[in-house]
Amino acid sequence: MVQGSVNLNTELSKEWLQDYVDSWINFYKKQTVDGEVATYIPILAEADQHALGISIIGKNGVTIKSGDTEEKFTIQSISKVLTFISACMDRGLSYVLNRVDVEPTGEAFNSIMHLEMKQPKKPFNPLVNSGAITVSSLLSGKTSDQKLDSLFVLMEKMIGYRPQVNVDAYESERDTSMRNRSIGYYLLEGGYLESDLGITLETYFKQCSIEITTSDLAKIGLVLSNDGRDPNTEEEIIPRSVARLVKALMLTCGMYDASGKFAAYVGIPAKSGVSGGIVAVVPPRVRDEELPFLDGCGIGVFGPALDLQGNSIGGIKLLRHIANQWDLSLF
Ligand SMILES: NC(=O)CC[C@H](N)C(=O)O
Repeated sequence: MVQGSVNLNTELSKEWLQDYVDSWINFYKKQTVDGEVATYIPILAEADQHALGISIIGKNGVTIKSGDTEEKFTIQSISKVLTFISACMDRGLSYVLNRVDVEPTGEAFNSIMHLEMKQPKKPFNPLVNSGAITVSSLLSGKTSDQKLDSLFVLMEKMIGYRPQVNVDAYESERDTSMRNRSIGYYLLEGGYLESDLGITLETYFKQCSIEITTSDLAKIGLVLSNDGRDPNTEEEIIPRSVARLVKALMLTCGMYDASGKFAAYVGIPAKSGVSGGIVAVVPPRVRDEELPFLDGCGIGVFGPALDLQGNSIGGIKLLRHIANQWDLSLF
């Protein structure tokens, strides 16, 4: 059984929190058998279905790591949050929002349906593939590597080092992704792409193949929790208006067509990817009781076994449990 309810008034020590998180990881690791690793990008099928890890980094510097936290994995759809930020910083919010909306779709992340059925065919939001591919075309630079440069600069400020593209993952997606190519042609027809389609898709496949760890995701979450400022120096990394919009998008659209349930049962902004990563943002909260991470924290999860919506099955359950125990919900 998972360890029982936490006595929230107990003095909070790191060891105490660590023990709880370890027991929750052990419990939810067993439930990874109920999910399946993604196979439509062939290299993702090689992931360990039973892996589950979490990193939590607080504004106060307290760090809890448990389970499979040393593994590097590809960022996949979580990159959509970062390219959107980067494009907004480069071009200005209104320029980007003229080309991509901020509405949830209720459809799968790679759906073509709304591009075909709605007028105008403007992509619904930057966290589904159609919106993200549009955003990739807005990044400044002529080649995909130039376009990714501003993304890397942003990521370096958030995670403390310049990450790298996993070339095997990039090639695996590039050589199989017929659906994203189809989405690209729809966008081209609608006049939403600002760069050549080939360069745009190359940029998108490369950004999805950037390698990260759960700690990197937790650091990204922490910067967003701190309204876009560096948690140590308080220097602005992302303008507050952009950070605010991104968190609203994560809450309403970040977990694919399970975003409503995630908002209802977990209640914090988050974004997942098909490699099994999730970044979650816990803003500072005001509570009477003594609770963990009241000043806010970032959470990074890795668990490649996915549920039917394509979210990490163990990761979602783990986050739901932690959110309940620590009263993390915004609502
Ligand atoms: N949901 C995801 O993580 C999807 C990203 C993946 N690279 C794709 O485009 O299909």
